[in-house]
Amino acid sequence: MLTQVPMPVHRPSTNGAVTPDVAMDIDSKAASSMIGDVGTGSRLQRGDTRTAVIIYGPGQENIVSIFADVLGKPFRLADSFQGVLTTEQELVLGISADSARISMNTRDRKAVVAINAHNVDLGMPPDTYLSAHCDYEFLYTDTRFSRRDLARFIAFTLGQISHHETLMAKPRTFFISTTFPDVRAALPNIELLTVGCDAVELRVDLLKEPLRDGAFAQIPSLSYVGEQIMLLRQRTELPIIYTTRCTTENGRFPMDDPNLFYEYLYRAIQWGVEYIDVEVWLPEDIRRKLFENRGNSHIMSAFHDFSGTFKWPSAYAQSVFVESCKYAHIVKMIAIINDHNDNFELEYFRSKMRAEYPESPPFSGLNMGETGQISRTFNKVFTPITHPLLPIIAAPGQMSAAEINAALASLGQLPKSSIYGITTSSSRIQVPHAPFYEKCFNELGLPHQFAVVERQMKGPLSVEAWCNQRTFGGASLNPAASFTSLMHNSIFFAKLNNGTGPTITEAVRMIGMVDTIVVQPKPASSPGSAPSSIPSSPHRRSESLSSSPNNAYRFPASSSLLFDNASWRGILSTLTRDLAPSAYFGRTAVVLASHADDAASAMYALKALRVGKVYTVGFKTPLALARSFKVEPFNSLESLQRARAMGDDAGPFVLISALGPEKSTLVGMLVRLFGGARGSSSQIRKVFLDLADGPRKGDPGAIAEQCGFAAYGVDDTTAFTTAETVRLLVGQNVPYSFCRSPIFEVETHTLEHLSGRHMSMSPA
Ligand SMILES: O=C1C[C@@](O)(C(=O)O)C[C@@H](O)[C@@H]1O
Repeated sequence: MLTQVPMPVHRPSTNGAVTPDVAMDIDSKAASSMIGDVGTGSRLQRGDTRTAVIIYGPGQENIVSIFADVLGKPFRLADSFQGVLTTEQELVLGISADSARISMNTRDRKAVVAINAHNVDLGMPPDTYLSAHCDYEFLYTDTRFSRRDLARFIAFTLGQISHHETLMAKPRTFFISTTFPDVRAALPNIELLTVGCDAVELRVDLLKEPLRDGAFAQIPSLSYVGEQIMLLRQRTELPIIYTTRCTTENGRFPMDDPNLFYEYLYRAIQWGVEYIDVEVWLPEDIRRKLFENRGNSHIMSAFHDFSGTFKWPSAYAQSVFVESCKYAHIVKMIAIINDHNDNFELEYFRSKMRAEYPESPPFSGLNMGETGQISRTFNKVFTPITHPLLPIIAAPGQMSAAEINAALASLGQLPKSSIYGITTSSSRIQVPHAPFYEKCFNELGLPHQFAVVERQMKGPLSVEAWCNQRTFGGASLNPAASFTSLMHNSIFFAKLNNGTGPTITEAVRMIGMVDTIVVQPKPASSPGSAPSSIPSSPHRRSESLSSSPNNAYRFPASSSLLFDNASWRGILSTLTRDLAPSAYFGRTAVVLASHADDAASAMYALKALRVGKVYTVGFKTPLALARSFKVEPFNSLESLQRARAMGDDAGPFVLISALGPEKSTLVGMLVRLFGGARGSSSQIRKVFLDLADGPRKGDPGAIAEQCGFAAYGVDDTTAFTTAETVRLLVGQNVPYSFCRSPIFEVETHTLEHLSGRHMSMSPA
């Protein structure tokens, strides 16, 4: 029988070949300065600082330069692993597969991380020796999707990003259990399928690999699975959960050889899959080995009981929990139940485990079948969901995100609220987009309403008036408002939190600009939380957006507000879409803006990326941000020439313009100037981001591309910012591509125009 065990000690992660103490050399200074959330909300770290050696196939040298580009480093081809030292770190090295096969085992694992890059178009599987002995394996195709996949793969495997902590801090997380025999069938609908999801599960055991004779393989080969993972990852930015569910737990993976599980699961670690589902029945040495060799992947321990006799209050249930904790970052326990009461027993189990094992990993506990469905609304950690577009549900009783949210709404757990896009008369054609939000709410089964409204400085149409409503559910401000202007003369904001004012994030403190207002429960510890107006009640929160003014409808005293800034995250995500965060580390940037407020979000994003120096043009850097890096204003032609003459290390690597479209000629000139900079090598591709919105003369982005920059525009940052805003306002994840889809761009403008969506209504 299972016995009481200590909770796992989370040591530095390694993967196979790497010795524990050097494995993921996470710089402690870096770890403590993790401030950024990238993309789906992952944190930035310095990560593994060993030299990346890319093993390339015949005629595939090009992949080495792409790795180097993603890492923002130059590259060199080498003959062998022998003699590769830590001093090479500033280079990416390439070694041909033939040479690597000979010298692989001689590599100094403290100095080198070996990545086997295999072009799937050349045939599968990759060289089996190299697959087995490399640290990581990157499978790619010659498509445009590969680059983004590579950026994510390398940032994750080198320990620069991690989604886990951010996901676990979310009040609720969902993952979709895809049940396709071939993920290709999911790809056309991947955006819709993943709205509201925090991760995507690939049920490896449900994949059906076609054989030449028309039959299907009993279990899909690693080669088939690798390709499926690659295809999925090329099309979603969400973390992947890799599951080989066994036959007695409603899966198809055979149980006679536990080593087969090790082989498949360890390979997923090498592929850089974020979450690895490890069943708790597997022999302990296999679970331990996987945990020790997990690289940067997180382990989800899984237990399913289909006997129909499982009891949550039993000693057995507790012992399973304790055993699961040994080698896991998340513990999942799921059982078939017969009695509705078992749902309440599960809730008791959940709180008992939290109380008795406070250090235990987050717990995902569910009951299966129709009787257990309510537990899927109670569970908050990685609740598995299905979608009407999936061929089958992955487990009895599974619900979609919309069904779960609808159930929560009917239980009073998700009160209907009014969410606003607060704009100004001068920014009518910009975001936010009411039909887009409505589409999100529909897809997600959220009861909220969204309206675009205009703000005025004071009076009944001021930001505070829109917020001071009983049904207020949050707002996106476009353009952003300065924190000082919002607080100026606002009795409502000043009185929040018993007179301490709204909570502000570090981003707002540094940037000074607020673009998102989030409703939060008032912290329990706040003194004197007696309501000063009628408290929020689920039944009372159902009035429509056009409720008439009435004091009784004022903002509930049990709630509070958080002022946040989503734009800087939009900028950060854009800058790291095709590049690893480390590409920016210690580098130099140029920021152009006509006012510090316009530049601040970009400056904060550069701080998160730990850029070393910023040249500024057209504004004075606020003191709070100026302390983050060296700042030098370009105030003369000489200073500009000096910067231009620098070599790769010190010369500008990234240019961000927050100037308006009317200044595009000037921006184009500067881009040209730095594009052809004297000291720069042709191997390092620089980055240009143009935040200007609206019609302009000349296109600095096109000029930048001609000059060899990777160029991004405001559409990219807007899509990422919108995804971030939805996440902040309603706690749900929407894919970047969903925010960039034509519906978002075309339909919204048309509909806004046709329906006069820019309402001139007044707050209740
Ligand atoms: O572990 C789980 C949970 C699940 O079994 C469910 O009950 O929803 C569905 C599986 O795909 C997943 O791996």
